[in-house]
Amino acid sequence: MGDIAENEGSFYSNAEGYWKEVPPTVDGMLGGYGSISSIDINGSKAFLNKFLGEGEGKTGAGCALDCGAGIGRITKRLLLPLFKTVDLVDVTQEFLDKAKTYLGEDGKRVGNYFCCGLQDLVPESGRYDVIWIQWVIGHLTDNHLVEFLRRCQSALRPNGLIVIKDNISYEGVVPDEVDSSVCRDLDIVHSLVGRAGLRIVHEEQQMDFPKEIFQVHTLALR
Ligand SMILES: C[S@@+](CC[C@H](N)C(=O)[O-])C[C@H]1O[C@@H](n2cnc3c(N)ncnc32)[C@H](O)[C@@H]1O
Repeated sequence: MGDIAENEGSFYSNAEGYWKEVPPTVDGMLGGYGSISSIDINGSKAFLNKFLGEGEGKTGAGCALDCGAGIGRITKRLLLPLFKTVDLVDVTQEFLDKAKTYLGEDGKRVGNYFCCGLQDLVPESGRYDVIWIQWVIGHLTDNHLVEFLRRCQSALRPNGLIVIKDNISYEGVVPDEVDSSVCRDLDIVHSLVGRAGLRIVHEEQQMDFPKEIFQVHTLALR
């Protein structure tokens, strides 16, 4: 990420410019792969359900934060059905505006819509049972990702969980000049998570995605 660190300003402003032009639809959120949304959500549900429930050490169902939420695709089908309250954060105001209608009646249980880059977000201390970060870490520089994850840890309730679900490259850092992001390999992601002082409590690869896209891994951290 050496080059990007030197051009950090344009790395972020180019991404903002890219997302402003994307239609506020499920297809827009998934770069044309709207058809995989159900497989994605079902995989996430099975993953998260390993941690939720009653009893010692279980993660609570009070409040979740959807990071890089877009129009709220994940909030609508994964988080609002499982948590009492959900907060959304995204850098694109148009997506959050769309979320207000897209989420429908259950959208009344959204606590906050934060229009903010994750690199600038300071989530409220001790507020969240789950912080869900999907398909957005590639928009943060290494240092910003590490610092953001540290702030997320402070924002967890007891037995809370941070989940990263994202594209993973086979080797090294693969830049995407179109949306101004990077895709990192698993070793790099592991090392950034470690730098943030977080422990990986569970990890899975999402199955049944199209062969031509990056592999997607889900990591539970605390
Ligand atoms: C690929 S979409 C994924 C949306 C959502 N997570 C999903 O899976 O449906 C990436 C989202 O990240 C947002 N985004 C890009 N850079 C960001 C940043 N630095 N901070 C917060 N959100 C960002 C975009 O506006 C867009 O909504």
